[in-house]
Amino acid sequence: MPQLAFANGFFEEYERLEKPVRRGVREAMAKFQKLSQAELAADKGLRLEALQNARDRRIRTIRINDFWRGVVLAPDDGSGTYLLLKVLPHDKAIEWARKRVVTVNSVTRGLEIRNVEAIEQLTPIFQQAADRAPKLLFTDHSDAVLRDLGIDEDVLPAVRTIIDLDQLQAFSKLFPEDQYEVLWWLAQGFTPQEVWNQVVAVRRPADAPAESGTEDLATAIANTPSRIALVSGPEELEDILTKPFSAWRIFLHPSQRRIAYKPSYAGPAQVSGGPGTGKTVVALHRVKHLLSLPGDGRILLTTFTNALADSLRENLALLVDDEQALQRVDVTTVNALAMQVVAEHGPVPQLVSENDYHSRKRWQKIAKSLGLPWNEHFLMLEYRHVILAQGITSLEEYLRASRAGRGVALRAAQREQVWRAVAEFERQLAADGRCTHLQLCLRAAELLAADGPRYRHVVVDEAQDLHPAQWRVLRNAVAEQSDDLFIAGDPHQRIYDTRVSLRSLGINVSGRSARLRLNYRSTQEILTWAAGIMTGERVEALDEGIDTLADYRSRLRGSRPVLVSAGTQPEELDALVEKVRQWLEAGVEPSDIAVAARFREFGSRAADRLKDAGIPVVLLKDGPDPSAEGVRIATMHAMKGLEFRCVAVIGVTERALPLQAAVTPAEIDRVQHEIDMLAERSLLFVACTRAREELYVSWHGTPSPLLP
Ligand SMILES: Nc1ncnc2c1ncn2[C@@H]1O[C@H](COP(=O)(O)OP(=O)(O)OP(=O)(O)O)[C@@H](O)[C@H]1O
Repeated sequence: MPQLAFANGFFEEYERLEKPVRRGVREAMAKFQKLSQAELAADKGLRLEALQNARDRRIRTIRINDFWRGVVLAPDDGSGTYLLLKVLPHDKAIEWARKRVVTVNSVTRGLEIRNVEAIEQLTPIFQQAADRAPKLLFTDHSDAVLRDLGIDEDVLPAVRTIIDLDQLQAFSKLFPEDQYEVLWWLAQGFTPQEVWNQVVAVRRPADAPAESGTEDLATAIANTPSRIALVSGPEELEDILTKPFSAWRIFLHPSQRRIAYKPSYAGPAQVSGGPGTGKTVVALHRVKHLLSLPGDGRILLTTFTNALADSLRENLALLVDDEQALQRVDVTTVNALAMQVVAEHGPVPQLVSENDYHSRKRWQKIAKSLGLPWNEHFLMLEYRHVILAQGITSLEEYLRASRAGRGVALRAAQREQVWRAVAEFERQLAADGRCTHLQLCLRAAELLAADGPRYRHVVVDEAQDLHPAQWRVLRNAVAEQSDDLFIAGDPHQRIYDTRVSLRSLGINVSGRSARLRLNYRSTQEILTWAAGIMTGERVEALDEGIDTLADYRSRLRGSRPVLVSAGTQPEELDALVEKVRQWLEAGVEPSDIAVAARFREFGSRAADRLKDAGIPVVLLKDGPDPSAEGVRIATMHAMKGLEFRCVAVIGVTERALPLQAAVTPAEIDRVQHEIDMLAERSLLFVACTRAREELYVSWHGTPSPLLP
């Protein structure tokens, strides 16, 4: 029986097709699973036809209905796999099919499609400009180097006419895909060795025969999982053609696939990468892989907020069909897990935050009553970043504890004074029947240590903001063994005040750490501008060393971010209403637009103005149903992990960013001051990198000094 595969280009049109046409596609595809090759060729309804004057003689069209045709690559080497390339209206399908040639890349051994006719037509035109150009884009790379990276003899002449990145991008839909990606990374300034490692080696099968051109079509298709989905049976066919299509479910970049589907890691593993590089996608696929391993141990998939946990749960259900397997996965925040563990052993005290207004007041009173020389801010920091971070429970432990990374030294006598304040703070909370979230985490970690681990695997997303007390919960929730912890995070997106050494918590990812570089979300214009917010900052990696955005790129292009300076707040909101209206008029769904503000109050004001202008709004803090109509309004903190087609970041003023109240004064703790300032910068960076297509940033009065 023949096999069936779909190229990614097919889905671009399929999603837009009317229902009856889709039905036609499903019926046609079902025949490829039922009929033999001879029966397919003879089928009257399908009309599997060769084309006259086709550049690739294996290309066929099939009939979907009177107006629509599919374009199929038919195997001519006995390998039996048919590849559906496109579905288009009749004439367009014929034209598309005639110009295409499908080949096997000499080094990646993947299947590539090129528009051979357009390349031939464009090359002489570009050549004229190239003859006059002072320098060509690939002058520094010899033919031999390019050939070693898989550029073939038919593409090479065109490559030698390219002057700049824009011209290269004119070939983006025309060149064979792997070859285009090689050229694109070279054009971004990466060395041939780096490109080999990032683009070629990750694709090339380990067992590829030395000589290229020896594999059959089915093997080349199997070598191309980043662009071709091979269908294993009728159920999978139904799944692909009936569920809403999301590329991330099927087509992982080879660098993503290599991380997510590595058979096993000997211990904790980590994936990092800038915003939108697919860390969450990789974490979800890792869960899918872990579910496929022998054994029936439970899996914890965890993240920072309830909203993100909800979205992980929904997406995991899209990725994993098997209900029974899904039952093995708990998707929850670390705090919720801690609460559950503590609740299993007795009543849970009422939870408070250790750095909110009431706690600050409490610290203030304690400092005063004990006559301490430190203010509430200092005590709160010491409690959070030394005592809770290290799980210290006695004065003796505190006297011995390392305070590395704190900006102010404390002698033994001073530590005794601080400890008195801490003991009093905890005594008062306990007397009120309360405890802080982090105290609860430490309690849960202790209980887990006593009860023993309850998960076989733990997968963590948005790991950069977890506090050491939360890490202790995770460390104790899973035994130290292979594939225990899989951690996804981006140090550039740390928006809270914690900094963690994973190693000191018994989580050693060395040798099991990978970075993603390609952004799938935002345009390069948005990235370049947003990366400017972080330029010059030293950002510590999750494990050790320094994290960088230097090699972080997007292949998407679009318009530059729009920056609007208003004189007054009402004028700023008028401009916002105008912008949102433009987006809506351009056909953007309200739910694909988000407005982010530093302060909840300014967000509410923006929401009121939009409502007054007749534009529906939804507050993200209300946890709206994803289908609820309305422009999303959120604080910048709540934008973590989300994405929208259009994003307006408003109120980016000197007063809001950095926000004085959120930054430890340098005279209290210089080191913490720097950490907090960086968190403010990251907050703006996070808000801006949520935009897929358009970013709009506005302020009134003096703009924030954090703007690039
Ligand atoms: N292989 C892929 N194919 C298509 N789309 C992808 C792929 N990988 C990621 N994406 C898309 O890119 C966007 C960003 O992915 P994701 O949220 O996983 O990134 P992230 O690194 O976790 O981002 P952030 O750190 O900013 O939260 C999503 O829309 C996702 O569907």
